Amino acid sequence: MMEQHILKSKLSVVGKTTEDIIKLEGLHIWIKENHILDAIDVNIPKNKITCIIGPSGSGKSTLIRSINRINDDVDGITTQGNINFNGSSILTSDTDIASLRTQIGMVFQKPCVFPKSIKENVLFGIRHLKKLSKIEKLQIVEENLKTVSLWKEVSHRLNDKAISLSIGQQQRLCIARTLAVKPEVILLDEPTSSLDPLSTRAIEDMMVKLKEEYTIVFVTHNIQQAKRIADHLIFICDGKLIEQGNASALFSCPQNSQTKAYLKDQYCAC
Ligand SMILES: Nc1ncnc2c1ncn2[C@@H]1O[C@H](COP(=O)(O)OP(=O)(O)OP(=O)(O)O)[C@@H](O)[C@H]1O
Repeated sequence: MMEQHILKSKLSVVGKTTEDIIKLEGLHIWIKENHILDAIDVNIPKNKITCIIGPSGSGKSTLIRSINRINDDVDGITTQGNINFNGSSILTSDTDIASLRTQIGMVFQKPCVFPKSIKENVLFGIRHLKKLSKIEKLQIVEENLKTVSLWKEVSHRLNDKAISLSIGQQQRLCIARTLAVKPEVILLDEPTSSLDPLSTRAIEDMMVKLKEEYTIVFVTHNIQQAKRIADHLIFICDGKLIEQGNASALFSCPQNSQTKAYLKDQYCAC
């Protein structure tokens, strides 16, 4: 079977053997007649932060959104190739999309809180998955708000509307809501682009802690941010993979001239 020949490959990251939890193989995406991703082969190491960088319009969001099949909803999309998660293809017609999205959660560029209370926002995903007692609900709310360092700020106002929080707090709430479902992988598409530097650093620090338990895939425009947090780096340009590898090695010694130019000028000459 297709998925069985894709074995969990190993790659060496900073002297440690690391398992790839996700592999994209020859992934092509067209939206109507536009070829958006062209034969992308990348690996996502488990319990690491993978940053996807590249110029505007290069296909970063399309790539990250293919990993939990949110792209399926795009009008006129055609996908070819393979995406393996824990050794199984997720692009088959019998893939359980709801289950896939509980295992691979997503946080978007703009915080997307629901018009509900702070508490209900944390519980939004998990309450559809299992029946919870009142005590369990409170435990889940507290645990996940503590993980995103929001508990102290909101513990006295859990029934307030989530929209009353600052934008940075709302983004941390969205991350808490994603974590409450206990995914294995968290996809973040420019999660700090609308945040101030302090909130941005809070989220970066949180990601570095969270990678002990989760695999993190993070799209960013900000090269300095990728330098601060990435273990693994993927550089794409014009829908093509230009270079990927260990982040510190790639930052200090990029092999490809386009990567060198982009890292130097944040400008892609392709
Ligand atoms: N729903 C859509 N319909 C048509 N074209 C789309 C759609 N979504 C993305 N595209 C096109 O696909 C290409 C890649 O877009 P994508 O958003 O993946 O790039 P990106 O690297 O994330 O860009 P940015 O950094 O500006 O967010 C762009 O040319 C974009 O216009």
